[in-house]
Amino acid sequence: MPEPILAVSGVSKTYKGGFTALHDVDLAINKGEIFALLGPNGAGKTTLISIICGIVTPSTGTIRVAGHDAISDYKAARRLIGLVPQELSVDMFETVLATVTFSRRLFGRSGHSAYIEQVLRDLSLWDKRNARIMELSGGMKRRVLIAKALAHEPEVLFLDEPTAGVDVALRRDMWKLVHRLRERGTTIILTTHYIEEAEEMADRVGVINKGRLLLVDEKTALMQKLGKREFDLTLVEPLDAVPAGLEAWQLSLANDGTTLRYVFDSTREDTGIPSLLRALADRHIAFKDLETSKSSLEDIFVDLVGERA
Ligand SMILES: Nc1ncnc2c1ncn2[C@@H]1O[C@H](COP(=O)(O)OP(=O)(O)OP(=O)(O)O)[C@@H](O)[C@H]1O
Repeated sequence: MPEPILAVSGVSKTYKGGFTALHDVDLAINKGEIFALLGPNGAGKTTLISIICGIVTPSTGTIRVAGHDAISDYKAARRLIGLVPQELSVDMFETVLATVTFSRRLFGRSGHSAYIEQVLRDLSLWDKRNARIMELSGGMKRRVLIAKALAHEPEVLFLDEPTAGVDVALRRDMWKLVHRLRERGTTIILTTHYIEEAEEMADRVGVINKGRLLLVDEKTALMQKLGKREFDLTLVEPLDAVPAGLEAWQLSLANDGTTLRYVFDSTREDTGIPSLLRALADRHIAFKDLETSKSSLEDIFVDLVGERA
């Protein structure tokens, strides 16, 4: 096995006030993978990223980036990392090009104009290169943050909630960009609340809650575990009980008998829905509406930790 590009071991963080935001986290990220860290508000995602990027000091544990210790060999480790923060942290009066070039020089790299041009073109910012940041839309400002993080050609890119509060078009663009970066060999670690985002982008997913990394798994394996969906039929006539003969689907009634609910595994070829609809038709059970919903992150946490997040 090659050495992971990022190795986090035994990392805990207790903030000054005494609050422990991370408990003994171990995590190994392989070169070139896209890793999604999934967790609710306050789970410890930003704390973990901040520790890896040297912004916050861990209380215990070690971090190695491509073999460099992130504390004793901070400069070498940090040079390999690009961080796209959640919040805007740019000089509003600077132009896009100057801001991004400055970020590159901060890491001791020369002003390599062809590389920066490519980054700005990839992010659809080239036409705006001479605009001041204050003249850009919110979505464009987010793109500038990404361009800044990529300016010094990092090997590992951290995206902290890349699509929180952005519109669907920008979200899709971000996903495309992430895939393009991966094709070039960049390792990407993103934090998110959204299962869809992890589903769309990640090779592996880690679930974090209350400062503990609960599991790390291949996305496909995790999605199978998370693949439960609810199929709700709104009935024309309410029922007192689930009719006999429908036991195979393990149905339940909700909303005073007006909703017939079927929980199914969306990852299976045969979801059981067509046969259920036929069985209902045979029994003359009429419905006026139907709806399917994914299990929410909240449900997954209930499954994982046995309590509400
Ligand atoms: N500087 C700090 N001092 C004290 N507590 C902090 C500090 N920064 C974060 N915390 C606490 O640590 C916990 C984890 O916060 P963190 O920002 O890492 O969560 P997160 O998973 O990134 O959440 P979100 O999804 O809301 O961004 C929270 O309870 C937060 O209040």
